[in-house]
Amino acid sequence: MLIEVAYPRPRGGARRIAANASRIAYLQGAGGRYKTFEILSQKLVATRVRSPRLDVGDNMLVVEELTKTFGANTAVDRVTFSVDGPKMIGIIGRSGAGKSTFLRMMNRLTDASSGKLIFNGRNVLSLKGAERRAWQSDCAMIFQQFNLVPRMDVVSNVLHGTLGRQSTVATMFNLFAREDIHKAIDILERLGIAQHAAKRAEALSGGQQQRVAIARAVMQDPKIVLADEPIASLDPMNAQQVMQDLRRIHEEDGRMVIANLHTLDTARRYCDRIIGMRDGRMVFDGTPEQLTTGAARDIYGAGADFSEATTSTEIRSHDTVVETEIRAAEVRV
Ligand SMILES: Nc1ncnc2c1ncn2[C@@H]1O[C@H](COP(=O)(O)OP(=O)(O)OP(=O)(O)O)[C@@H](O)[C@H]1O
Repeated sequence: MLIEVAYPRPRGGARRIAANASRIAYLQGAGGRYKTFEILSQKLVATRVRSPRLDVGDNMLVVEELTKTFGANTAVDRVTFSVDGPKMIGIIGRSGAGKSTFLRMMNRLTDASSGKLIFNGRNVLSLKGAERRAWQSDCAMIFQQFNLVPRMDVVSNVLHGTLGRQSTVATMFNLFAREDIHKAIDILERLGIAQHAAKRAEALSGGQQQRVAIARAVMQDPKIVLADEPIASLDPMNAQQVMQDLRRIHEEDGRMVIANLHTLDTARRYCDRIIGMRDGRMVFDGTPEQLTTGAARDIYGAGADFSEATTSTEIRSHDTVVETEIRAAEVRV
């Protein structure tokens, strides 16, 4: 069944259709004057295709002496590590440790001063033009402030994940292939937010917007997802949901996820491996079990009164919080 809705839509009409639809296909009419919502049968929902899991051997990252200087300031100092296969990696460290600069060098938003970044045998730091853009598409970025287009609806925001491989004309007129539209809806369904498909991004909560940003990243079909403080602006409940989504796209699709995180418990809970940075240097590289309070104290350059409770996003009972604070106070005494 096809339903055409005038655009701009009449007082939430499209929203009502979206809310009632079992599944919505979303089409952009000529000149953007009409948007069409196609309500498909339950049968089609059941035959929805999952994106294929990437080949594990296809994800080998080697970072060699990677360095970035800003004048006299060395923001990232000879960082060296390798990752064999698609892991979920958390990068922790205090403000100014070089975490964002590292991620920005990875997807070539910032040029490195020296060093190598080799992915599947290719030094991505030397890529230029179309090859560089292709790498940026393989390496999706998620930001603390979501970076959605606020007045644009959710599906169009997700479809923007395809812009790297669209023609200029298609990009100018916001024209998207029908299969891409279906794929965008599939991704939203998979993340459990398809009911918001027709809403403007600005109408969603912070947590929902970040999940749309994750959907947009998945739309790019990247090998690596880089997340720069993805939960720093969210309350604990939404933070957990966003971390679960990142873990899912890592586990189910086989994508490597590298996330800058400001809370230790989140890094321990969701990551396979944790890298600690301090003053641009990599000072820790280990498993969640190896990240003891002592190790964390070294990474943060904190004294004996360092309390993990201050970096926690866990949803805990009042008693647990009080108990942790008492223990922290005992350490101080
Ligand atoms: N564009 C820039 N120009 C000059 N200095 C910069 C620039 N970007 C970052 N820096 C400096 O590089 C260092 C590392 O900054 P970066 O943002 O990477 O740290 P961070 O660990 O991500 O911190 P935060 O968690 O606060 O974002 C800091 O001293 C910062 O001032």
